[in-house]
Amino acid sequence: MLRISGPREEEEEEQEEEEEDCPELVPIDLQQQQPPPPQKEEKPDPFAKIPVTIITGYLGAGKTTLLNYILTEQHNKRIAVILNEFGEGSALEKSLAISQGGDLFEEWLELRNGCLCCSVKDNGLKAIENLMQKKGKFDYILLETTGLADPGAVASMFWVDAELGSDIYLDGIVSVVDSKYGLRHLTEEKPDGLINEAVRQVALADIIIINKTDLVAEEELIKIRTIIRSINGLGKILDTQRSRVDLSKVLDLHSFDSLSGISLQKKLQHMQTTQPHLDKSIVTVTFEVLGSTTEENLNIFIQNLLWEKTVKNKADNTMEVIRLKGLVSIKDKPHQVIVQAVHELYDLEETPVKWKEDTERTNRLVLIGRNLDKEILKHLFIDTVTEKQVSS
Ligand SMILES: Nc1nc2c(ncn2[C@@H]2O[C@H](COP(=O)(O)OP(=O)(O)OP(=O)(O)O)[C@@H](O)[C@H]2O)c(=O)[nH]1
Ligand SMILES: [Zn+2]
Repeated sequence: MLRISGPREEEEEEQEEEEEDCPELVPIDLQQQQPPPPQKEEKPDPFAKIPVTIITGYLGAGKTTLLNYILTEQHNKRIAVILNEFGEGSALEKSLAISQGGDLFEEWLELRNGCLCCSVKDNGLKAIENLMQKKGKFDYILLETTGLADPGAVASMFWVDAELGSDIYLDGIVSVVDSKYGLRHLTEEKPDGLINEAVRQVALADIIIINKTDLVAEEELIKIRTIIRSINGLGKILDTQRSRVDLSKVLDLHSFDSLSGISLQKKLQHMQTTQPHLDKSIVTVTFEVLGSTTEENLNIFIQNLLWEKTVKNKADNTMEVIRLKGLVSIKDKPHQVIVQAVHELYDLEETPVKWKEDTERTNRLVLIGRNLDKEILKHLFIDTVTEKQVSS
């Protein structure tokens, strides 16, 4: 998904001849979008190269929170944001992101081929360049990778592209780490000698943000800092809450400038970048159930899953949820509610978006984890909804 914030260019025709094998960026249908705040018009320098910052980090670490923070703080740059989500979850991702920061954006576009690091490497950039030709230049591009991505695969396409004389260059790689669960992610052993993706994300970073410091004591912070340092001896380490970071420390870093891509090449040589999604045991499940649930039933559904761990798949293995996102309808609440979980921590948040009187209410959930069975989860959710109508 690509979203662009900033002053609107004049309307341009939707259609343009497609290049073969090149993913196209297409607008997303926006139902809930608010009109954007007025912003001051600034003409970008047509010859300046456009910096790209890759934002990486494990599932639920705070990448989207960082994006939204940057977009809220930055008012003079025209920033394009690419959300490199993959799989079935993207429909919900859109509506969640819209609810969170919809009024900040002018335009939303989707990368049709889905995951950037899975699509042909340099064509991912071609899509951005094509878009810039259509819509005019941006001042900055932020690219959020999925929580399970190997950022090396995404970064390497910039190195390839640097040789091709692109308009875009990689400015830096920012990795967000969860204070509470980061240690677990970084020390987790993978079967068959697979490399832990959380470690790769930290290893490649120029800046490492230790986020959610409100959730841990100082001793735990020291532990996580030590392990991060042992993985990456050079990157700058920052502590944050809600990913609130001094923007001058994450943007315009020029991490790879002086050697025009060579240091990036060196960095990438240490990593094999062949497997974008390393852990095949982690799956994404998405479903939708019409109707409304009571808050109590919703809590029971979530707590059985995350706390009691009583929910099993057909092979009698406990379902392990690493990340949960949902847009749900709670009885007697006129507004849509977002549910977010990272491992066993979860919260419900009422959005400013009201359910429409004349349309049926619905619940959309995305779960990422191990041993997840869609049918079982969906049926459990149907049980929590008072009106038991189902849609697929
Ligand atoms: N307590 C606490 N929660 C936070 C903090 N930062 C973010 N969160 C919460 O953590 C959850 C995940 O945040 P996101 O920004 O969506 O994480 P993400 O890395 O984009 O997640 P994925 O894209 O699913 O991998 C949300 O519920 C946030 O509200 C923080 O500093 N403290
Ligand atoms: Zn995210």
